[in-house]
Amino acid sequence: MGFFKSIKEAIVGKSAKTNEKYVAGLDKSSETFSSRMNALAARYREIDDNYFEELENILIMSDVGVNMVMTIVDEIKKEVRLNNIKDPREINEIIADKMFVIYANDSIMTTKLNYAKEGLTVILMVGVNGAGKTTTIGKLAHKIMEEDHKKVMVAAGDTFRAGAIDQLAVWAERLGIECVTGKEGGDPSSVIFDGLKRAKEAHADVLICDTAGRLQNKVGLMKELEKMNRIIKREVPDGPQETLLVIDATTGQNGVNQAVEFSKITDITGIVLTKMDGTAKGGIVLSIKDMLNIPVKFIGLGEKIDDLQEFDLEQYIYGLCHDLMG
Ligand SMILES: Nc1nc2c(ncn2[C@@H]2O[C@H](COP(=O)(O)OP(=O)(O)OP(=O)(O)O)[C@@H](O)[C@H]2O)c(=O)[nH]1
Repeated sequence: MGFFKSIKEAIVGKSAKTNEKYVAGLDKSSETFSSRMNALAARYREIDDNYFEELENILIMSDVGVNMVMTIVDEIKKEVRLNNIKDPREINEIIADKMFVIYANDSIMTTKLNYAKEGLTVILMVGVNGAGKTTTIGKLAHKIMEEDHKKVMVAAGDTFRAGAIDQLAVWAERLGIECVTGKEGGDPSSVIFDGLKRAKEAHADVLICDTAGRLQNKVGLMKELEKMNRIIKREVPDGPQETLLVIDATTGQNGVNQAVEFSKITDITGIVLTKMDGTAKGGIVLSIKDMLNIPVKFIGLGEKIDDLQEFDLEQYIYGLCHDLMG
């Protein structure tokens, strides 16, 4: 069976609402990618070296990341040679297939949150300011409550960014959950400590902790995260069960570089890629796989509360490439 046919069949078997969200959220990326690919196919009667060079550029412009582009293009070249393919129009299916296979290969694909076997689960949210951490905490809390039926609380550990505490408190009110806060400019770790204490007292299942994206410098940030981790471990020995790094997809390769830096200062268990609907360069997922090999657990496909979706490789590839499928 051809790859396009198999991916279409896989999509049909999934939630129609989620399929719609993926297609709508990846619309900008898909339109840009497809129109470039179709224009390329129209310019070349036969596949040659120049064709591959242009193909590389299209993938790089989609934020796929240079190493990953080389791997994909090498694989496509092999396939072209092996099957003696001349017509560029035949290549679209191979590209989508290779993106899928290369991402899936050796990847940790789990998107399930790692909950504590018993007692409190602690989720630490990290990432630079403006990545969408606060909004993501609101959306994630909603998701955990709706889908996993857990009692959730939040702790406003970003005491550095003006407004972050209020913003989280507004989300908590909207969701009808408790938000533990401290003073703006106060000690973030003490907010986390209070949050852990309150969550235990209130028998919450999950505590989601906001953290500051920017302290004075990298060492300061590292020390603060170390301190938070120490406090969490003292109260919840297996915690934090998740440290989710929030990356803004519209920042492209900068965002990927930030992620690499973050992964050096603290252990990241999963990535949340926000604002995928706001970028025309949806290839960033592949770049993250290449640079970090940390699972993308959730992607933000819009501003609505239910627009945070579990990352699904089939729906992602379909969302990005469906206009190529004809
Ligand atoms: N379109 C779209 N907008 C998003 C998404 N995620 C977050 N946003 C928006 O991005 C903006 C910034 O998000 P916030 O959560 O406020 O992030 P921030 O307060 O700037 O900074 P941090 O909380 O430190 O990350 C808000 O307007 C959000 O609505 C998404 O997936 N899609």
